[in-house]
Amino acid sequence: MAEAKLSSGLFAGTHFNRKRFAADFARFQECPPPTTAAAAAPSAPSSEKKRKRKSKAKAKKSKKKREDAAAGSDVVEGFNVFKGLADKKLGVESEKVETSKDEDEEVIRRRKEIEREIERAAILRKRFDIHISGQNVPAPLESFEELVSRYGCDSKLFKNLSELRFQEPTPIQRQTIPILLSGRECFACAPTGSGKTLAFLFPILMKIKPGSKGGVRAVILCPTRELAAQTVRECKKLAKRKKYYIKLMTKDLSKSGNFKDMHCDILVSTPLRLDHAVRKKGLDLSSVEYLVLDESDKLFELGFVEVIDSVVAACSNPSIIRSLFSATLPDSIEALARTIMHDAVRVIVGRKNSASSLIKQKLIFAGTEKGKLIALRQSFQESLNPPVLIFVQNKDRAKELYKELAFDDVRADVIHSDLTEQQRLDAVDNLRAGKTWVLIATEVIARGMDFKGLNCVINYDFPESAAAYIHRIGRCGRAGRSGEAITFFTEEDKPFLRNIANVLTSSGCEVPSWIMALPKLKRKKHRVERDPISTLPDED
Ligand SMILES: Nc1ncnc2c1ncn2[C@@H]1O[C@H](COP(=O)(O)OP(=O)(O)OP(=O)(O)O)[C@@H](O)[C@H]1O
Repeated sequence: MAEAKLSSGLFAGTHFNRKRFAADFARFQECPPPTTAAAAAPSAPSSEKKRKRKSKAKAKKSKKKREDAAAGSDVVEGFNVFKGLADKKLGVESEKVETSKDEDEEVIRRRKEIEREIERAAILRKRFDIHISGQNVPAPLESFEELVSRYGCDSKLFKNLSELRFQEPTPIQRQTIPILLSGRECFACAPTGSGKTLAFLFPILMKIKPGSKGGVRAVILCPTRELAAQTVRECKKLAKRKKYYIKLMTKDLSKSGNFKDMHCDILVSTPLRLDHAVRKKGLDLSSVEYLVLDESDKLFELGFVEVIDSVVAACSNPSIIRSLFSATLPDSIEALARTIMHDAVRVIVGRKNSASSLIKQKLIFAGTEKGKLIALRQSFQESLNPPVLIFVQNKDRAKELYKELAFDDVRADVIHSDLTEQQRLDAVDNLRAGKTWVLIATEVIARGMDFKGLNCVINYDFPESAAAYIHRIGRCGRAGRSGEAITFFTEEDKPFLRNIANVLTSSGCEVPSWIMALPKLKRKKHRVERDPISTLPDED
């Protein structure tokens, strides 16, 4: 019905007079319905004519085409139009070919560029003795300028580098800064005094916005208070002119801090203090974007593991970037750390767990405890090249040696865990300022402390492990300067001598062949009961 309506509507006003054309109409009615076969068969004679006509016309056309082609340009408009169209069509086709050719060339060009970049990165890594493992590791920095060109470093931050007279990045900085800036986690192991602090601080400063109110954005964990205080100082120097809130977790802050209202972008702490603040004072670490474990192997040592675990758990931001830095990274610690890290890149500068090649190392046989004191006095008489740092086994021995040296005309001081925080900081500052010539110390300042001008480290007491040795002697020979390390040993130390001798040989220092022939000790730690340090004759 709708169809009828539609057709009547369409034909409205048209009148077909069936009576007038009745005969014609009848003829049309008689015609069989046209089918393809029927259309061809009954009209065979006429179609034969048509076919002949068609082939004649075709022959004429092709003759004309040949003539036109021979004439060159004299073509009909229609043909020209089609030719144009054909050309256009052809153009699209050839454009397609061209485009895909261009695309291919672009892919090849890009691939070659990537290959060149990979090659350049490999050359740089070889040149700076950088060893990496991990997928798609960003190329090392060729210069600090690349922080601007590649990563858009803020001009004020960049200026701070030149004000600190840092002209070239150190090898560890060259590789770990791009890694952290590209949002990757990493384990980094590089010699003492090779600029690891800047390597983890600078990417943080570049990435987080200063003066945020959204909670702590970066946490740096250090094993000792002295190192934490030093890291805050370094961070403030690097962040000069920028309004970052950089905080040291002091004892007071940890115990009575109002963390809800605290403005803090970067927080530096020892593990226990931070853990206390989190568990007892409600410090929220859920917005932390960067977590650094400096001197990571020390942090993971027995006693700290649970605390570190709890801090790592409190930093619950799923997109957090964690990094581990140290001059020594035992395989066991690396394996442990891997369990909490995601797609981490491993970066080793030089040889893993080796001493800085800038330090001249010596082993001196002193026979007995008394022999050590004599040897020390003798070496002071021959050539005292202050400032000097002397390491002893514990705080009692530090006090004993301090008493002995007080008799001599040497400006000596002592640092150990019985002193107040301020006394400890003063002792470090006095050595740095040259007010003290000789500082007697326990392990508290063996790691991370930066005494730029320190000339000599004396291991009065044999270190308890190869790692302890590397960190102790690493207080000198920093930032490209040379240093000297003297290690006394007695009969009791002989079983552990070979372990330390290996560190000497791997950094190119000479060791008597009889020491190298000693058996290696399987035990990792060397702890010896020693006679007190005294010049007084024994009572028995
Ligand atoms: N690119 C640089 N150019 C020159 N000096 C630098 C550069 N980067 C850092 N330094 C300086 O090198 C010294 C050692 O740096 P840092 O304390 O970071 O060493 P480290 O590798 O952390 O040593 P450790 O393993 O003993 O902790 C510091 O005085 C620091 O200011």
